[in-house]
Amino acid sequence: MEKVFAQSKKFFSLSTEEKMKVFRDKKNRGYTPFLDETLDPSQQTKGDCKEGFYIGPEMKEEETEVWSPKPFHGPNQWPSEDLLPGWRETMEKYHEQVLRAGRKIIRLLALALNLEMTYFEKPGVMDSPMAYIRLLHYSGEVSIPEKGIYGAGAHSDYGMITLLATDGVPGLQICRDKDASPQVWEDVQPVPGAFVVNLGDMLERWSNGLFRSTLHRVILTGEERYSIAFFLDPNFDCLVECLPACCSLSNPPKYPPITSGHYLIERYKLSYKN
Ligand SMILES: O=C(O)CCC(=O)C(=O)O
Ligand SMILES: [Fe+2]
Repeated sequence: MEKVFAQSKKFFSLSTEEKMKVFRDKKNRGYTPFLDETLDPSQQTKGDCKEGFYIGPEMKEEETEVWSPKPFHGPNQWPSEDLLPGWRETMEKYHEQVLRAGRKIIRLLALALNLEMTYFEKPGVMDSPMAYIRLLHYSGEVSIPEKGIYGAGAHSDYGMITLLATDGVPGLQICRDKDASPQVWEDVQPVPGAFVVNLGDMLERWSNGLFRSTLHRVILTGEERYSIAFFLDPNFDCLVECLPACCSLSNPPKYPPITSGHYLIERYKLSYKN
């Protein structure tokens, strides 16, 4: 984990010109500059005070034909090996390891929903997940919520689960009851060596609200901050619809079925300028 953070810092300390060479492409891989994303347009007066870098599953040669027309599926972008030796190798290794950890948590979620342990690993469900690392770097400015300035605006993650590693600098807050008014925000204390696991909106939809996605935001205190999110989401074509065990005549499905890919596209459209 230390190595991943060290490499992440090295990337973000490159010149803007270098970083823009790997600007986020149409498959959503690569660099996202400061203010590029606005996670809570209803409250924010400017974009999130963070820059980021997306890394997803690498497209294998033999899959090119099948995957390449699909949004989110494609090869990664990498900074040059001369500039950042070992960077790609570190990130690929981390992707493999964090995906393994994520799969274990998903098994536990299946058991908690009284499903067979491997329910979500079945073909067409999450056997070929959209699994993205996102390196993040927050600026050293101070967030002013009254003025709509946030490190990351309030949001819940879009997919199944997120495994979030932070560098120990505070800033992450959660709201336990997203329907409360006014909302109550609590600091999440960094725990060395541990991930914060956020439940996402697709899990909420699948479980008909039994599992609630976690509303969270980042409030900056003037100290630079680094974090690394890993978003683990169902296959692009997986239809996310209320699980039979989570609904009944008296508790009908609260959300219409939607494919994972289309849901993600809609959510990204709302938070990115292009
Ligand atoms: O940096 C953090 O602690 C939170 C990041 C986050 O919420 C996200 O990228 O979705
Ligand atoms: Fe998030």
